[in-house]
Amino acid sequence: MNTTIFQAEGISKHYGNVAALEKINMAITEGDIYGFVGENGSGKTTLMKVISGLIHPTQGSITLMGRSKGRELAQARKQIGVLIEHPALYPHMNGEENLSFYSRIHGLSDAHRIEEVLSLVGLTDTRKKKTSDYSLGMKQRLGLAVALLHSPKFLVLDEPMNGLDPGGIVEMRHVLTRLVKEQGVTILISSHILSELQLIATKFGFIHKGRLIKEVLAEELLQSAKTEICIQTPETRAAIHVLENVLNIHSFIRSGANEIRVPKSAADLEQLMTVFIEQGMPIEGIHLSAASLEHYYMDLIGG
Ligand SMILES: Nc1ncnc2c1ncn2[C@@H]1O[C@H](COP(=O)(O)OP(=O)(O)OP(=O)(O)O)[C@@H](O)[C@H]1O
Repeated sequence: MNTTIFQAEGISKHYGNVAALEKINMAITEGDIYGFVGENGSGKTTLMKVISGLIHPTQGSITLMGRSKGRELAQARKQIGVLIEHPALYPHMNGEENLSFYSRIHGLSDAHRIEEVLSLVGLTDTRKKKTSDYSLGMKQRLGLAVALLHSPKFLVLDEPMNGLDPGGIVEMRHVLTRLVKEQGVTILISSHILSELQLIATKFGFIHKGRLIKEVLAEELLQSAKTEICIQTPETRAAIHVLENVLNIHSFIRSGANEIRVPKSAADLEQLMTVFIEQGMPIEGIHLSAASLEHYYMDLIGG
């Protein structure tokens, strides 16, 4: 049986009248990449702060690697790597010096580990550059390197793709999946880039107004009956115009520069093709595909 790395039981966090978290129960199993999905202000960061001990819950308890009490819980927290909001880096130091600094804080003496984490996040070549000259994406990657220094078993990552360019996002995806496969790390990750989250997560938790409203396994999402019609066209604006004004379909998303996805429940594939042909739309491809995380989420919270 898989080991539970993290468990929340009835976690609430209130700030005055604001219920940032309301009775959260959830479990993360060893080897999971748990994708945490929710709109701005839904409570993702707050739960991550509770896990890492930055704030205390108003109610409820957490268990980390089987430990839930006082000193034992504090010990278990030493096996977590955290990247929440912007990483705290010293701008006048270069990447390597920042890592040496955090290495000393963790009481680590293995200089080799600094080389390892630099290589893992792809910053070996820029390690001598001052971090004030780093791009946002490089800072995020260095923040991840700091979080990895002490070889944590559990990574808590709040929007790690923030500020990364498309290449950086792909690289981050590879780093994270490698960490899970090769080093057995378990990950809790939040991101607003749902298409990216869908590519890596093994399980999703949806949080809305402080409540965990749904958990679903990646394979359940794939098997979900909610298929979509995926339309590829170089003329997305014109296609959107046809969808809205000719077909009266409004529940679609643009899932790429040349791609639009329409829930199958909102349209008929044959009718769509007929109308697009009638309107002279240049359609490069049209097919059915599994529900996107974005649509699944929109359905859950009611649009
Ligand atoms: N220190 C605080 N004092 C008062 N309210 C707070 C505090 N921290 C968070 N909140 C409130 O708690 C709620 C949850 O915030 P949280 O930052 O956890 O959301 P989030 O899901 O991480 O959002 P985002 O995607 O924007 O990062 C919000 O209403 C926020 O305004």
